Amino acid sequence: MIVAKGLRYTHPGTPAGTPPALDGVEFSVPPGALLCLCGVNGSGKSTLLQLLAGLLRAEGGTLDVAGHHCPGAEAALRRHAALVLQDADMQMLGATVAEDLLLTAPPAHTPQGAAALAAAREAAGRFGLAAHWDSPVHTLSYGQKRKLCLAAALLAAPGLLLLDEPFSGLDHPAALELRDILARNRAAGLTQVVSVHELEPVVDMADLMLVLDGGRQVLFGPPAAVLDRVRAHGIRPPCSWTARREIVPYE
Ligand SMILES: Nc1ncnc2c1ncn2[C@@H]1O[C@H](COP(=O)(O)OP(=O)(O)OP(=O)(O)O)[C@@H](O)[C@H]1O
Repeated sequence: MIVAKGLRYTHPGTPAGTPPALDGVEFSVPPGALLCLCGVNGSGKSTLLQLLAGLLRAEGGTLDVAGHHCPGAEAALRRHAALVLQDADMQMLGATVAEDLLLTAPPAHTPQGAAALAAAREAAGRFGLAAHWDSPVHTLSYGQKRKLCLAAALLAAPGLLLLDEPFSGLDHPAALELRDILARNRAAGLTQVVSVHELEPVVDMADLMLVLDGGRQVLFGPPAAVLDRVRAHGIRPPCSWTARREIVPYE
């Protein structure tokens, strides 16, 4: 369960007189739900994801994620949540796919290390990276790098998965694969927050939508309850909604 109350955050170095990056953000998400977070560039999506990941500490308000009360429990929240950044190059730390997937694994000669290696190999296979196991990460394609980051995040078995613009730059087959992964996570009961500019690839899977505009929360609720009002905040409603006020499956 995520419960945010009156969240406010200003990035260090923000010029005086500039509004906070986030202000008055207040929502709750039940366990296992998928929250679609949207807003135009600079609306505060990444800032909110960083608060939810425990990477930033709110300057106002409170955030409770699965019993981790913030401000205060950011370190525990960092262990609970996994954030997959928009820019995979900022996230990959291993020199090769194998190294990246085994960064936090116990030594290979221990039983735990052997189990971690098996899990990493299984994840590489599931994410279409088996053939790239020993490839240097810089040789991966854009989509493969993003899959590697997602695979590494899921290997940590997070209680909350945060994805920053996961669909941007993906071709159609890769977007379908990502949807499949989101659906499997959902079936497994994982709580997910997915930020997007374009609603189309995720809105049919979303339980809730949160729209930010200029750092303020302007809309929150089930998609059908908010889609009539998203255009005023720079978000294009799905075509099926514009045509028939319906949310249809993506494929
Ligand atoms: N590290 C930072 N230092 C100073 N200001 C920042 C920092 N990160 C973000 N901001 C500012 O905070 C505001 C919200 O930015 P944020 O990145 O959260 O928006 P966003 O909705 O994720 O944007 P985008 O869709 O472009 O990724 C913007 O005005 C941005 O300039």
